[in-house]
Amino acid sequence: MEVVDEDSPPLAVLIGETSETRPAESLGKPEEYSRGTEGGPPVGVTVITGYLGAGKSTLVNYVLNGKHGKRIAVILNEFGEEIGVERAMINEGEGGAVIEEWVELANGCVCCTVKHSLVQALEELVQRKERLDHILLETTGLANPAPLASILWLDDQLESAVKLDSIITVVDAKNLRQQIDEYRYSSSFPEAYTQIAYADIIILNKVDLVSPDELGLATSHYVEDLEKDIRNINSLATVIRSVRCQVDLSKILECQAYDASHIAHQKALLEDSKSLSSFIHDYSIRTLCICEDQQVDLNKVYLWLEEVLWEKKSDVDIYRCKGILSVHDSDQLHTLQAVKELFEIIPLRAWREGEKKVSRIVFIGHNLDENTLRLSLRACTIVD
Ligand SMILES: Nc1nc2c(ncn2[C@@H]2O[C@H](COP(=O)(O)OP(=O)(O)OP(=O)(O)O)[C@@H](O)[C@H]2O)c(=O)[nH]1
Repeated sequence: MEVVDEDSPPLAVLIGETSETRPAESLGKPEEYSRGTEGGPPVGVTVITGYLGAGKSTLVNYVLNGKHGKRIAVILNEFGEEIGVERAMINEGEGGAVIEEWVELANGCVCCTVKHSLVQALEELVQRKERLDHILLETTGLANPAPLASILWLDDQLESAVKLDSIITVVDAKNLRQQIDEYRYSSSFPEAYTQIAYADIIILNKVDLVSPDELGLATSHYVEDLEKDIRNINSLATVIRSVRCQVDLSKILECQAYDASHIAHQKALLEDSKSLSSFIHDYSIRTLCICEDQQVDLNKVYLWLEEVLWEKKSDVDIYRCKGILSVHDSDQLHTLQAVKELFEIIPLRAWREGEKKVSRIVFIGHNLDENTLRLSLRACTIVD
């Protein structure tokens, strides 16, 4: 691995191949980042993912040219031959964002071969400058965001220089229907599904290109139907429609989607009436929600999560999980979240007066079986 010298901006970081994979572990033991010499709060990293041509670079351009006054660094991950092309296509902002550094990661997909260089590039970015407000990481169109989230999602208590702010997936409204229809009843699925499943924010882009389909649906209905399809895969993400990724920047930067307090505010976890699992289930990747009125034993929950997240029995693969827990012998509302094998449970705050003490967990994953998950959560409850 070679890294640029100290005095010049790291225009390129060349990466050697590594087959190393991160072992399954709880969030208590992530790779540590050292805090920059200037200290200060960690710099938020927004991962931008999306299928080929969906509009990722358009979004980066839009953010860089926005009037938010933030100093933004961009990390591009493209395969070798595209390097330089991507850079040329991105139009650095005028009077809006200040691009502090530009790092391109070559020779591999960021999700599998370059993660150690990514960590190093991030550390350098944060340490080299006094003030950097945000980092955008644009991934190659084929990237699966899961390993990235594992690298970037860090425990609040650690002295971290960077922090995953959110995963944004840009979706092409013109082509998504075809992808969904093609894979609806199939056991396989494209990267586009995985990217939707991991997203905290989904930008449904290119709505200007959507025309009424052969069935005569009005365009607005067509887009509504697309949104429903997206929500069937991932009911927790915020979906924003756009043309050329022109979105309200306050909705996509500084989201803190991985903070425990954010989870506790998610409507889906607090609403009693609506069950996410009432959606039509014709997808291999979907969202479901399970609830339990009895208090749970925290130790049992840890063991249970290790089993379901790490062992992947019966081809069940949980990508993302968020929940609130009512824990035995505690007056605290606990939040739970997981990204692939990593998970954390945090006591967030005291239960409020009149608040219904329940445990409610939303899973996004592949081959999820509601009954099995519900029964296994029930097995974590305290039996009198
Ligand atoms: N009509 C229309 N075109 C768009 C919109 N958003 C992006 N485009 C165009 O779509 C093409 C692809 O956009 P990019 O931003 O390069 O997409 P990308 O996801 O970065 O593409 P890759 O890096 O190749 O995966 C460009 O020609 C954009 O100008 C939109 O909302 N409407």
